[in-house]
Amino acid sequence: MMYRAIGLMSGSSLDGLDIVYTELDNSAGKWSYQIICTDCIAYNDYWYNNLKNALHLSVQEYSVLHTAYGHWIGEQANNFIDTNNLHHKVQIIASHGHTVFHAPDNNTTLQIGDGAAIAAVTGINTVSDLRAMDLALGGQGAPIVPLGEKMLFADYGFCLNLGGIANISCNTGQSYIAFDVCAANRVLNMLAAELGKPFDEGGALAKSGVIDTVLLTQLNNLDYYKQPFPKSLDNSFGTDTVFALITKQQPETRDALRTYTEHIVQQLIYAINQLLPQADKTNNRHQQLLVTGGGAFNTFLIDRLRESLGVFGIQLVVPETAVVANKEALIMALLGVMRWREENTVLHSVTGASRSSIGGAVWIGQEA
Ligand SMILES: Nc1ncnc2c1ncn2[C@@H]1O[C@H](COP(=O)(O)OP(=O)(O)OP(=O)(O)O)[C@@H](O)[C@H]1O
Ligand SMILES: CC(=O)N[C@H]1[C@@H]2OC[C@@H](O2)[C@@H](O)[C@@H]1O[C@H](C)C(=O)O
Repeated sequence: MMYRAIGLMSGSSLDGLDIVYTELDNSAGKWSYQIICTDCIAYNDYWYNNLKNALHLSVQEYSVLHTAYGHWIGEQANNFIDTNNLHHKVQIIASHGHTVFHAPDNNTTLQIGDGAAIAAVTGINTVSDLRAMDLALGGQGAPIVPLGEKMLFADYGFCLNLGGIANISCNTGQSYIAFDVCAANRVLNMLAAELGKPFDEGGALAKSGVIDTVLLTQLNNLDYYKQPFPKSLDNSFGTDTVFALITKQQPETRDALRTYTEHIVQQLIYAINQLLPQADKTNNRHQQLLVTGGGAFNTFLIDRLRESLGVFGIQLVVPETAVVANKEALIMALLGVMRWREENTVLHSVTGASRSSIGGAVWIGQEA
């Protein structure tokens, strides 16, 4: 059976809304995908500031923004459908929304962007709130992408996404284990902003700095890294805890970028060390690590990571750009399809929930 789906993802870097139209096929007994077209709608100042500050709104203001942002997402989906001639093709939309608050210790998470509004604006059945059921079952509600990695990227022993937050998954053969490793691009971007840049192109600024060993040790000593997985991060870890620590030390910005890049690499190696004993060693897939997310374009970070992975005999694979930039949105589309089929969307082996679950609210877009 072939499913034609749109996946919509607003990641923690707040760079924009990623849109993917994909054709997902399970007729050969396993899932395969084709990415037909993609877009990233960059946030203007209005959406950037509103989404960034949404946590501090009153309940009334939040509710208005939730609806308005849902309508805006629906309009972006309609424009995308127009531009790419997808009329009467798209069967389902899955929208992650934008994470405003994530507190798994209190069994709660909050993604803004009303799924009902998206269904109303597009007239297409829409799945939203993909994390809620897992949290209700005592899980972290994140990462949820590993189910898609199991369906679409099982040839890789490890999948790493270098987004605003870096997260890694490991194929154990039977199932998946995964967790958020550390804040990544969001912190690098905050540092690059000190030099008037949206991000550190290719990691060139970081490359020109020197490592501040005192700061590096302080970063590596943060409590989160000592916690066992399952575990996941709220954005505030990067913006408040990590950034506050860096600011206190007052390094020169290039040195801070260099130090933080090294910190990301060291935490990724530490994470791989933790996961490796459970990795599936058949077919040598534990020696293949797929890297996606905007950080895969940071050549300095990738070079440092590749060097460090050499010790483990692990090969770092950067796939085609469409996958690097859109894997999360692609997998949201798949999760929407799985929800529609009433099949699991979240793996409890990853999140620690009492069971795997069929997550997501379904909003019927068509008239009865
Ligand atoms: N050429 C480049 N050089 C360096 N960094 C880059 C480059 N291109 C993109 N990036 C980084 O990638 C970021 C975007 O990454 P991405 O879209 O994967 O994050 P996200 O999806 O918002 O995050 P998350 O996966 O945590 O939700 C940019 O903000 C920038 O920091
Ligand atoms: C709560 C939340 O939105 N978490 C995001 C965030 O961004 C990256 C990382 O932290 C990951 O755990 C998750 O997103 C991806 C899509 C996931 O759930 O797999």
